[in-house]
Amino acid sequence: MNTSTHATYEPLNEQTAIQLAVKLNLFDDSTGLHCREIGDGNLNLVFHIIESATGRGTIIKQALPYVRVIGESWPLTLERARMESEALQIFARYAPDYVPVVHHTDEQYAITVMEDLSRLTIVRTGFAEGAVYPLLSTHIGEYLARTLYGTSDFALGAEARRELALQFHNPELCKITENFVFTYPLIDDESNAVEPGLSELAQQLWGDEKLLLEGAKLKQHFMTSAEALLHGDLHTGSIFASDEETKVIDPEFAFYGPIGYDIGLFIANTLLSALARQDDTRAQLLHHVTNVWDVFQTRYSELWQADNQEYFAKVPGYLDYQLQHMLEDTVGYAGSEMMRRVVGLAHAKDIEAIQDDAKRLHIKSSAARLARDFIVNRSHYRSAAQIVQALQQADQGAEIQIHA
Ligand SMILES: Nc1ncnc2c1ncn2[C@@H]1O[C@H](COP(=O)(O)OP(=O)(O)O)[C@@H](O)[C@H]1O
Ligand SMILES: CSC[C@H]1O[C@H](OP(=O)(O)O)[C@H](O)[C@@H]1O
Repeated sequence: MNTSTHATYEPLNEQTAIQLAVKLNLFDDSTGLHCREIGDGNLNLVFHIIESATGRGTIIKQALPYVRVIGESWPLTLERARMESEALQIFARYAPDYVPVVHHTDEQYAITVMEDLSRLTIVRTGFAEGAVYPLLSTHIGEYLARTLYGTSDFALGAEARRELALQFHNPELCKITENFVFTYPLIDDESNAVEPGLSELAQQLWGDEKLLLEGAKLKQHFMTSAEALLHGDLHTGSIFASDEETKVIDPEFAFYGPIGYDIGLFIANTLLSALARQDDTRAQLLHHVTNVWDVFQTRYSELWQADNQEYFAKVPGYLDYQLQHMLEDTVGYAGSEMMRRVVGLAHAKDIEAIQDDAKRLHIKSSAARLARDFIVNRSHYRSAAQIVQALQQADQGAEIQIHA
């Protein structure tokens, strides 16, 4: 639905967002409507409008022509609003329980009007406050299997998959990932934020030729493989949850890429939160790491067997080959994401919140050593249980030894 309410783009404010909501018939009139800009991400504005009489709310998300947290000195395409809105609607075809409903989009104005999820909590915030979300990994595993299998060659056939991929070139957002996830954290780039107690380790990593070679291969695979329509930025800040419900938001980085990238990002950010935990709930976060892979693998295999366009789908060993390839990518991309959350620009909130310097530095250096092993030795990993085993070895200061 595109009502083209405005001829030219202009950024909304809390008053004009209310006017727009009324114009779009989301509410009868502006009486009793309250609006707050609640954006806390790096890129966009998010307006939360509530009708005080009913408590009914709606969300208007708007892209700015630049990166929100930096300002006009870092211009960024408004097209990201279309990417997000179209990706949400495509993912809703495959996994409607796990994405917000899109009520309206306007490309000109770079807005997406969507379901208000404020009854839920952003998982990154909840994890930092000690929450566990018992169903999170079952839901995310299901979401990943359905969206990633559903948009793959195997489900759609090559022709339809290529058609869909044309909608999601997304070069500017992919470039952010290529730079800030893959390149800058592995070199001494000025954008990196390395705390002083970690600079020796960072220098070692930047001079580690094996790490650079394997990091380069992962980046090239990210840039060239077109296995499925990815969310593209599936960290725990892109997931809303409660004990019963899970919703994935913010797919503005959506593009056709390697399946393991989405799974790896969820695992990396969950591992970082687990490392930040000192109490016995850590085990529950680690369970999410094994469970998300197990649910993904089981559901992906069922979907593969039930409906597959590929002539060779039933060749013995082919599905197992695909699963092992996706696991290796998952482990490698979990490594790239963890590395950038320790030495890159954007860090993990729960680790940064640790006041005790020695504890924080121990966690960050364990995370960096773990990330290195994931990147360099990803082909050694045969199960998600080994990912957890590696975390335990790193946390104990032991050598990380995972044997294929
Ligand atoms: N559908 C929604 N319902 C309620 N709050 C939302 C919704 N979408 C986003 N938000 C709030 O806005 C914040 C920023 O949204 P996000 O999509 O992550 O923005 P960005 O693209 O800038 O990263 C979220 O952390 C959340 O607090
Ligand atoms: C300044 S871009 C860095 C970073 O921002 C995006 O995160 P978010 O979704 O929290 O806004 C994305 O992860 C980019 O890599």
